[in-house]
This record gives sequence, structure tokens and C-alpha cells, in this order.
Amino acid sequence: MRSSWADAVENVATGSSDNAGTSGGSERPSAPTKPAYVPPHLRNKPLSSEPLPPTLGGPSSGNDRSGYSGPTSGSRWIGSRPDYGRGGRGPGGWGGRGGRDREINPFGNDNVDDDAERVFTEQENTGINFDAYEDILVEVHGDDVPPPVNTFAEIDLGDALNLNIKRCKYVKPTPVQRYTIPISLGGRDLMACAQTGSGKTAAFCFPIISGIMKGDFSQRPRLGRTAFPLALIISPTRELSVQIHEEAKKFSYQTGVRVVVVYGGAPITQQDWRIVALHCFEKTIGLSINAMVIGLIPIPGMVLRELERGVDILVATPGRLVDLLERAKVSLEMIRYLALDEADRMLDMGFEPQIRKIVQQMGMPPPGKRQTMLFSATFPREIQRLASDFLSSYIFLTVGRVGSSTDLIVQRVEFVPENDKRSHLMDLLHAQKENGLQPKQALTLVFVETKKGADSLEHWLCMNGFPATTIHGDRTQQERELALRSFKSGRTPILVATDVAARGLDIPHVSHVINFDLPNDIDDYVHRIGRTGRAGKSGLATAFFNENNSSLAKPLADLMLESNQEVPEWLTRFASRVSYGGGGKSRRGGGRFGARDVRREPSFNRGGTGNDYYGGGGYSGGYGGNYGGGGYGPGATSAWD
Ligand SMILES: Nc1ncnc2c1ncn2[C@@H]1O[C@H](COP(=O)(O)OP(=O)(O)OP(=O)(O)O)[C@@H](O)[C@H]1O
Repeated sequence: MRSSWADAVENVATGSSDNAGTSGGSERPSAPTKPAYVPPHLRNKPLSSEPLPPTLGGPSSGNDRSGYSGPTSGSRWIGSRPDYGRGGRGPGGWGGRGGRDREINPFGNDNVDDDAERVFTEQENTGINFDAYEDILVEVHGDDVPPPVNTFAEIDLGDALNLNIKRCKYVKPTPVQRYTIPISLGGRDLMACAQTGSGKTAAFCFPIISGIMKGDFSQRPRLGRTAFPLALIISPTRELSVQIHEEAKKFSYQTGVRVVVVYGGAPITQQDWRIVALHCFEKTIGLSINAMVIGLIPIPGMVLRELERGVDILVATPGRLVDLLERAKVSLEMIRYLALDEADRMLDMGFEPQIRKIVQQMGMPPPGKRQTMLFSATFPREIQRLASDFLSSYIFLTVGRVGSSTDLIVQRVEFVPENDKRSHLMDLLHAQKENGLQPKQALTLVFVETKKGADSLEHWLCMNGFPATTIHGDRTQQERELALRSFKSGRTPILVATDVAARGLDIPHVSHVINFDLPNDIDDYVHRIGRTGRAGKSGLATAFFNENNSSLAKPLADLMLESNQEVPEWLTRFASRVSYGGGGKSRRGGGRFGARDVRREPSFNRGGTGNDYYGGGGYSGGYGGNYGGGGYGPGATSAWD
């Protein structure tokens, strides 16, 4: 068992599809050399002797144009819109109240234009295997659906945004982007369901940024210290909000569109510290990740000041947003775009009241007056019903899994009694170590059920020679972000996490996701394993299953079958013994894994507007041929819907 797993990890990390690897890893390796013990409270802390980075300050750091030597230095302060940089107030109020901001180049490369050109001429991309997209199944429902595009050039997103897309090395749109961007640019509401790691963030950011760049929002009020954003992006966790903010900042670089993030976990005045990571120009001069230095720069009151200076796109977690709305720091009156990332999570029992309050009771323009986009990899039907309250004449889109027969995520389920989990984990990690993979190339994410369990497992791993860190709800935001950075950098190549890290996080080089404790809900499983195998790359997911997970047996076996995975016989037996959904918390209500548009179900009633939606305006089947109405045909995997 161990040897085949180890081979799989190696294959995953090397990108090899040859599974007939060696069996050399079957022997338990010699004991690891233990590093010096570091008490938990000191782990992940930056060394006090480590230098703080020199010039990566926040907005108040002043004008250092002279330090910028790239070819676009002349326009560094100047957005693509004529009013930007001329003392006039752009949509977000750049240069409005608080003096001029310095826009940091998020691409970390001064020769951005050269680089962008090179990307276009060399057809380089970030590693997505676009051939795998050719036969992907796409289903679209709704009236007058705008046709999909094949290239970014076919869409008029605006020059500045197009340049940033090149800088990101995105050569062509992913399937979800091909469909959703024209739909959103056409002003339509959207509920989109696409596999994990398929580029949904850009799919909702591009139309928002482009719309703000091109729109005339000169009527935006200026009221004391209240911010009037034009777009609101809500996500369930702080880490995900931070990640979306980072992405949106990249996409909106030099467009004049201002993006601000607010999230909970500490008083707003303490959200204002920044982790600044010095990558020591890793790529340029080939230094290993050990050269990374992490420093903290506290910048008191920065977020509130940023809000006061004006914001076009506000990225927020729900709790913090409600707080700011109640304190009149933010008004939603001018919202033109609303995006809910991980929309099913945002509308499940935990968040629904807050989301309803934000969307329906705090002055936001109603559906039809704003454009609403809901995105997730999973969309249980009862959540779709709730969501339809927020939408107007929407288009429903599902984009199937990349590659219907090649499996990007190899899923394994192993029967491991509760008491054996730690030793089994140790075996897996030793086998992985045996393969000699560089830590940064083989990050391992271990999901556990409880916060205490996470701390205790992290401690135990560290004691046994496996540098690990942890993310869960009891850690401070600062600790969580440091842990994430430390994991991403490979300094601690094992991250033990609760479900807080299950959704949305885009961490390169996660080659293995281990469900040490399986979740109760199959959707959560889908999101968890989706932390690997992202953007067309392959990955491995191992689950420890025992009697405590009986209720998951059936949905798990079904999911694996639909994803063309090998289902162990014992799991099939378990599945047949346990009635589907019995005792489990499946929100799918016994349905198939594919998210179907609930409006197609006879029971769906939206006050008379529902049935006319299907007058033949939509596409069905996309590239993979038609499959009408009955869910997914054989071989058409839908694990990611
Ligand atoms: N057109 C593109 N070409 C190349 N890479 C892309 C493209 N669009 C997105 N990516 C990259 O794909 C990766 C995954 O994107 P993203 O995080 O948006 O996925 P997601 O669909 O939101 O996943 P999840 O469901 O887990 O939240 C990112 O690293 C992103 O930079």
C-alpha cells in the first residue's frame, strides 16, 4: 500500500502519468532525524533579527517613483482612464481625500510589459493543460445566453485589464471564464458552478473591473467618512478574502480601480498589519525558498483610512461587513456588482442570516438594479432555491470536471481505525519523504475535525520530525496568515487545518490532501480535495475512513465512481449497507452529484417566472455532446459540480 501511494505522490509531483513505478518505497524508512524542538507558541514566528523589507510600505509610504525603473514607470501612477492621476477623482477616489496613493506593482517584476509581450509571443501559460479542457461538459440554462468566447481578445475588457491578464500569463480563458465573462459583460445575473481550481476568481473579477473601468460613476456621493463601493465580493473566510483581494489587486493594477479588503478576527484597527514577504527574487536568481524572509509591518488604522480614501471593489467577510455597515463606514447604495464566492457556503445555515441582512436590508439596490454573480464548485439544490431570491432572470451554468477520463486528482480511501490514524499518517509521510521530493514541491494539507485535534496533531508531527503548522478558528488572524505563508513557502510543508482552509484557497504545489478526519458532508470533501489538482495540474487525495464515517460511504463511493476512481470493495459494501444520506448531513438531499438548475425541476416555483426560462435559449452539452435533462451521462464525471 505504502509503495503505491509513494509512487503516486512522486508521479503527482513530477507530473508523470506512469503508475508502474518502483516499489522501493515499501519498506519503512529509517527514523527521521529530529530537528530541535521549538515550542508551539514560537513556531512560525519571524526571527527578530530578520530585516524588515525596505520599501514595501502601505498607502502612506509616500511617493517613491524614482525607485521604479520599469518601462512603464511614467505611467505607474496613471490609470488607463483619463481622469486618473490628474488630480481628478476616479471611481474609487484615487487621489481624492487622502492625497495620492502609491500603487505597488503586484507582479514583482519591473519588466512587466516585456514579459507580457513574451507571454503572448511564446504562448506561455501558468501550467494549465488546456487540452484537458477540450471535452469538458458544459451546461447552460437561461434566456438569450450570450455565446462563449475562445480567447480574451474576443472580449472587450479594456486595455489596462488586458495587459494585466498578460502579466498574469493567462494565455486563454478557462472554460468557466469562456462562458461567464461574456454573460457578465452582457449584464446578466449568473449562478455558476465549476470545478475547484478552474479560475472562478478571475471569472467574476474581470467583468467587475472592466465594468467599473468603463462605467460613469461620477454621481457617486461623498458623505463624510462613508465609503460607497461599486462592487462587493463576499467570501466565507478571512484567508479567502485576502486571496481574492490579492488577485483583484493584480487584475486591477493601473486600471484606476481601487480594491480594499475587510475581514474579521481582530478589531478593524488591528487588521492593519501587513505581512510582507521578501522572496529574495527567488525566480530571478534561483535561490531556494529557504531564502525567504518574513517580516511584519504594523500600519495602524490603515484599513479604515483606505476605506475613507474611497473604494471601488470591496472584498469582505460577512461579519466584518455588517459591523462596518452598522457603523456607517460603508454604504451599499451604489453597489452595481455583487459576487458571492463559495455561494453555497455563504447561503447555508451559518451565514444565511448575515447575507440576507447585507443583501436585502442594508440599502443595496435590488436584483435587476445590480448585477449578481454566485460562484461555487458545489451547489446543493436547496441553496439554489435560497439564492434565487438574490437573482434576476439569471443564467445557470455548470462546467464539468477538467478531462472526463484523465483524473487530475487521484482519490484514495483507506480503512483506518480511529486509534491507528496517527501511525498511518506517519507511514504516509515517511513514504513521501523517502521519495525525496523537495518540500516546496510537495506540500501536504491534512484536514482534521476539531481545532484541538489540529493543535495536537501539529504538535505531534513536529515532535516526530515533520515540520507542520496549523490553521483553525481559534488561532489569531496573524497566526493564521503566518501559518499560511510558512506553508506556502515550504518552511513547514505540512499544514494541519480544519474546514476553515477547505474552500477557495489557491496554494501552488499542494500535491497531497489527507482527510485525516473525513467531513460529514460530501460537498465539504469535494472542496477539501480541491486544494490539490488545481488549474489543470494533478494531485493526490487520501481519506482515512472508518465506522464513524459510515454515512459518507455512499456519497463518497458515488463521487469516486463519477470521477473514474477506483472504489475499494469494502467501501462499496459499506455503501450498500448504509442508506444514502441516512444519518449523514448531505445537503444534496439524495440527489446526484451534479448541480442541476433547480428551475428545471417541476417542484420549483418562483412565482410564475420559472418555466419560461427554458425556451431553448441555452447551450447544453458544450463540447461533450448533448445530455438532455437527466443529469450526467456515463463517463461524464461531475464530481466538481
Ligand atoms: N485563464 C487562465 N490561465 C491560466 N491560469 C489561470 C487562468 N485563470 C485562472 N488561473 C489560475 O488558476 C488557479 C485557480 O484559480 P482560482 O483560485 O480562481 O480557482 P477557483 O475556481 O476559484 O477554485 P476554488 O473552487 O477552489 O475556489 C489560480 O492559480 C489562477 O491564477
